[in-house]
Amino acid sequence: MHQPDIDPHLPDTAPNPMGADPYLVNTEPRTPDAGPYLMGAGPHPLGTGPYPPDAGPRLPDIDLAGFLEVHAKATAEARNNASRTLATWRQEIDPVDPAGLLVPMFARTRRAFVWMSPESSVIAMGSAADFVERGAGRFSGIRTSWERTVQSAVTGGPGPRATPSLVGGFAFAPRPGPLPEALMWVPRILVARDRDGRTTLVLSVSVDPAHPVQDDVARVIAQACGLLAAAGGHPCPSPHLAGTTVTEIPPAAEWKALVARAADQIGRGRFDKAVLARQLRVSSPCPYDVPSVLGSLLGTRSGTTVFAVAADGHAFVGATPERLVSLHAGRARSMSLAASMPRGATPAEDARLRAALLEDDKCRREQQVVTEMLRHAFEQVCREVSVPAEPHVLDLPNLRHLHSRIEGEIADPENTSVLDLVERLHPTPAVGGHPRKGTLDWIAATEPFDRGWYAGPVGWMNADQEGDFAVALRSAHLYEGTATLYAGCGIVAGSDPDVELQETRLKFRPMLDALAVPAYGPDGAGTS
Ligand SMILES: C=C(O[C@@H]1C=C(C(=O)O)C=C[C@H]1O)C(=O)O
Repeated sequence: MHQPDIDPHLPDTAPNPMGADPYLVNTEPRTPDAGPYLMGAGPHPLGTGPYPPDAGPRLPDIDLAGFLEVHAKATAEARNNASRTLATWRQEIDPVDPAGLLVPMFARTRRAFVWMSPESSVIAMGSAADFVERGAGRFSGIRTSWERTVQSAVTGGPGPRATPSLVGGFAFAPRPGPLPEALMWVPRILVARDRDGRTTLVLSVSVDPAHPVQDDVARVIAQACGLLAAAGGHPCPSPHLAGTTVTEIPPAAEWKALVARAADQIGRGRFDKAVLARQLRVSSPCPYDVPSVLGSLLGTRSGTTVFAVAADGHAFVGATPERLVSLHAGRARSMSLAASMPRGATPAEDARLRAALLEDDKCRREQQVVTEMLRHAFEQVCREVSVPAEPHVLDLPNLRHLHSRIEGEIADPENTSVLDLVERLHPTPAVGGHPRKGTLDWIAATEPFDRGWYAGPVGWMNADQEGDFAVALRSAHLYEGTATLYAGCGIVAGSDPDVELQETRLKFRPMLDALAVPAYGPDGAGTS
């Protein structure tokens, strides 16, 4: 197990006289009405439950003696193995609105993970153990480290074992960037909420065999209670700031020339499909506030998974419609998502565009390439694979895609980790190309930037190696006052550069709205 290498101070080897986790800049509970971000509390479309923001939270009663016993066993285990060992406590708690945890969490920590999908939410703060890997073996490297960690970990408490306990993600390609190429970690405090509102708190501390710090148990409980006590309203949207600038990388005309080049290569039979992306670099006079950006996405992007991976001042955030893969109870699910069409301004126009998407031969080919790749990959590891005969339409607020659900029963569930599936599937031709090898090299040589974590896998997993990973689309990397946004389009034979450029503008718009960036460019290019 690696220690968090983002911050050189270890949470439990260098006890702080103030009793504060080095990731936690402020452990004072905040009252729900104290924050500058808070606007009226109220239900948000994703994952809101019966938690009454005005009534004050009922804090969980955590069995300190039980957790201390877990810590003592983990200390013995750590000494036996002469290596760091996790002590983890899980218990169900009263439902809490996950969106209400965003402001207090980001006020307290530089390390955070957010996952809010229509099925589940995970809000996680601080790190008890980091797994950082590089290169082509990054998926299997994290899988091996996590397995080893789970084997020696000592766990207690009445909560379910299948609760998420490892969070993070991967860059699109194994190349160095501002965030590590692969970063997953065991949060100190994790609040997971399932579709039925069942909420579980998971607390983890890492025990150093040379310096076990028993007090860390009471400290992490106090920090968790502080976070839950401060749960409040939703974050305010980002304000629009004069002086904000938008730069297109590459400029629109150059990007269209690249699309034409891709279409030309496809015409010559070099490959069938390649996804070309472009960047917008938005510079604001003030640093971006991550909860504000997430709050806007939550309020407007129904049907998507809103996510954030924040480490060391960097945050990678987005609202993606695309699931890479989930594995639960031995069943794997993925989705073939490709081809785009705008929503109509009137119901009649909307219905016409929907029918046009389903009937368009180019769109069908574009999605079929993804479906066939996923079917083939599932057949390698599943006993039976189900793929619908016809694609469906996935409607998002400002655009829509073709999609098909792919499902299968894993043939060897005992020995299959969700990370094995991530490694097999990433990148699908929805974000890479077909055939994979040739197109990835061509994309890397053609796009004038590195993709970073855009279109990479982001998600969580549990101690049974099951979990859920999304494809990090409709996303941005935030660092201080700079936001780097990404959007791409699948290019096939017959793709029109003007139409593709327009499509990227639609894909950028939700994030631009979340950053309060109105129309930009000489032709008002950013307008929805
Ligand atoms: C590449 C992106 O989206 C992917 C590409 C699509 C397309 O080519 O039409 C549609 C959905 C996604 O699979 C993106 O949003 O950046």
